Amino acid sequence: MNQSKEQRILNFVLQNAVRGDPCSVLDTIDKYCSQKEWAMNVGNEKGLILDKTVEEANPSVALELGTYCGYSAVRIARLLKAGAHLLTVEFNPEFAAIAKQMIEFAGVQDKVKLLEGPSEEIIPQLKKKYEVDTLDFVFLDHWKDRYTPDTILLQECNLLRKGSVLLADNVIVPGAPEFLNYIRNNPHFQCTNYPSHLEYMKVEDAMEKAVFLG
Ligand SMILES: Oc1cc(-c2ccc(F)cc2)cc2cccnc12
Ligand SMILES: [Mg+2]
Repeated sequence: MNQSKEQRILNFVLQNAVRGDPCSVLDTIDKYCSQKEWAMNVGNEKGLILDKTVEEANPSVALELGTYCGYSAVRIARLLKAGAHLLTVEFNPEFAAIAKQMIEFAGVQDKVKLLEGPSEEIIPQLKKKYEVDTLDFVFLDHWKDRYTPDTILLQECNLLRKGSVLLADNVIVPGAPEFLNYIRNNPHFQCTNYPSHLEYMKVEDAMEKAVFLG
């Protein structure tokens, strides 16, 4: 059975990156996906915006929606302080299996909990099943039509607190116009747009930060 692109990315990392070195894993994925096969990792340009947002938030508990191969989970986890952790949600079982191996190879498995399933099912379980009180940081990088309903669900489940930081990828490409309209017209959020480019391409994209005001 011929390999998936995601399996080829993982194999390239296992053969070329340094085990236990998150930066080498990120650089190796970026090398493969810029030179050999495009893939929907957040990439290094938008990754730097993600880094700065995570460092500023300095979260104890972070949530990622859309794990894919684990690139941004590794990116976020490498910045977390001692005792902090990332919960990352992936719907696709093949992607989840790849991400699990990527996260372990990078050596950040003690900071990351990979939850397999649809975000709309997992978000309501975070408090009781995953012992979350509130989320300090949320990275939205899954299917764009889920950004708004999942943001509403986070509020309904009382998972946001005054100062919780949301960061959304791809608000230009593939685009999340309905989410931008929702979040920018919502008095409970303070929004900032970060123009950038689609990963590994000269195509314009952007990230949107939204701080919950309580
Ligand atoms: O960063 C992303 C990029 C794309 C994407 C796919 C095909 C294109 F032609 C352009 C962009 C899809 C994503 C889906 C989920 C999370 N992130 C994505
Ligand atoms: Mg993305």
